[in-house]
Amino acid sequence: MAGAAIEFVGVEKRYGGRSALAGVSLVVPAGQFVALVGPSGSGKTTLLKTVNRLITPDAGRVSLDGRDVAEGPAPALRRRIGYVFQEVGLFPHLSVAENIGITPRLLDWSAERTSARVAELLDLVALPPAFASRAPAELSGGQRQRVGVARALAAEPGVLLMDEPFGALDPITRDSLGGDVRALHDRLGLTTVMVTHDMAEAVLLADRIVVLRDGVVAADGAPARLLESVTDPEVRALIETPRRQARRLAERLGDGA
Ligand SMILES: Nc1ncnc2c1ncn2[C@@H]1O[C@H](COP(=O)(O)OP(=O)(O)OP(=O)(O)O)[C@@H](O)[C@H]1O
Repeated sequence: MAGAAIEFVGVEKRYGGRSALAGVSLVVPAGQFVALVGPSGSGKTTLLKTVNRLITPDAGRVSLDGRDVAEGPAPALRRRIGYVFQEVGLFPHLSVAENIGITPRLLDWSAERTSARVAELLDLVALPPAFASRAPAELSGGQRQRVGVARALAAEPGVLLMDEPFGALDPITRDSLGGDVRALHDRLGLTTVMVTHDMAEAVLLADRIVVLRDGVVAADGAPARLLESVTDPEVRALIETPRRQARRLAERLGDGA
């Protein structure tokens, strides 16, 4: 399935007296890879979870391909949306193949179709076929995260939501998995929204970066043009982090190193 457009219109969410989202409006065209960045507590996870209805806004609307996500049963909506988060959440007592096959089984796919899909997905996330029978505890963190991505894509969703998917991984695994996920996004024509703390990761992977701060959009644009409309010094400092790091690295490593 091709990606689906996501639209947020005036989305608000309050917890007690505190506003987690204070009126977010964004249109994510089908096929775009968006990174959602911002300080801790700025509302990134809350916004992401309004798409698959894990959180219901107090005001405003979220729609997928023009249809309000509040319409119809939540399980049907969630089958159209892959969801990957930092802790992966694999079932420890199920094998890798059974974990990946959870949604196909819920959809009553035949055993043959499910096992063919599992094999295809293992290949897609670059895990050897023999991993199918392993338990999650027998995998590294990066391998478990690959299984998490395979599981999220099992029912061919058009949308992939990722919440700090690489946060717990070492830098080399993080880099290679990030590149692989971006390649999958392109190959499958997905619409992807990824929450990350890492501005450099956002610059490297995303078509567009949206910066949230105190529950509102503080900056929004292609990585190279993100600074253009931003005057707030703290938001500018956040956006400039990768440039500062690159300059410091170049200084410490010496030119041409
Ligand atoms: N279930 C909840 N009950 C009360 N407050 C909540 C709840 N979930 C989130 N919040 C608050 O809402 C605000 C936004 O939280 P959210 O998790 O969306 O931020 P975030 O940008 O994803 O943060 P982080 O980068 O630390 O994960 C925070 O102030 C948080 O404390």
